[in-house]
Amino acid sequence: MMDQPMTTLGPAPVRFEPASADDLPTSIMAPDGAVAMSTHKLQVWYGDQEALSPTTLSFPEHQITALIGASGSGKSTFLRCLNRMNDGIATVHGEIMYRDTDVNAASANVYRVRTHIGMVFQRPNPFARSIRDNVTLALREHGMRDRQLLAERLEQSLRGAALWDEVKDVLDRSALELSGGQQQRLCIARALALRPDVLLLDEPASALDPIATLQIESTLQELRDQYTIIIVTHNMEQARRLSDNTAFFHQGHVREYARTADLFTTPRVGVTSDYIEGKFG
Ligand SMILES: Nc1ncnc2c1ncn2[C@@H]1O[C@H](COP(=O)(O)OP(=O)(O)OP(=O)(O)O)[C@@H](O)[C@H]1O
Repeated sequence: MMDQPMTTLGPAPVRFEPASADDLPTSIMAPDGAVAMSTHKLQVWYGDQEALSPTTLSFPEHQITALIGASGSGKSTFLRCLNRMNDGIATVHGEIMYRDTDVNAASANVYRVRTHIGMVFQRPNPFARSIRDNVTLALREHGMRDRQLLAERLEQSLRGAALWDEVKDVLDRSALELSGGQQQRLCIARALALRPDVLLLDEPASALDPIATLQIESTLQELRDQYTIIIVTHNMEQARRLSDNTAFFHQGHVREYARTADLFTTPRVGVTSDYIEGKFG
């Protein structure tokens, strides 16, 4: 894992307080109590339109957390804040704690934040370059020159994304010749190359067929031991199959946050129950 400091400020404490509107748990702990990331009263506006009400959530280390909810409920807005992808687009207030550092602080080094907290988007977006370049470009930009090290990191990242066996003999072929599912796994490999701690995925399988979707899911299952994964999905079966925890977003609020098995079998809030029963969304 990369260990450079992200900010010149001293560490800020992680604090957990009840969400403003709900008395529901906002903190789910890993068995050893480790939390990879948390937000504290994270609030977002597009212009004068509030898209996310103050949201306090914590994400246990080495678990998969799904963010579900109807279209426009604020899931992507929340996710994109976690590695500062909303900079210049939205006004974001509140704390985003990662390793005792508030990555939402003005002093945080955004470039470095994104090496620790990687992102994979809805549509596969490989560069129009070779498979090799897609994975190694950012490493070279970070100053890695040693060919042997680059080759090792390339293989590790492609193995991590469960793509190595399919591409190891065609590494210099254009990434655009890969299937959609392979391109998305390449994008995961590209994110893994920087050795992040946290992987954010915004509906990574929504553009893929069912087989490619299952491959992405099994890849994420394999990655769970080493990474903390936060995934936005519209696919409730996917959330059930894949995730340890689920947060349900509704009209810019997190209305329920629970272990996935509990949320889907015994939701505590009526609107969650209506959503998972398909009554809206
Ligand atoms: N760049 C933007 N500019 C203005 N408003 C935006 C922008 N992005 C999102 N919004 C608005 O913020 C609200 C939350 O949108 P967001 O995309 O976070 O929802 P979502 O739950 O991820 O929806 P979907 O599942 O359709 O992606 C919506 O009302 C949306 O129209």
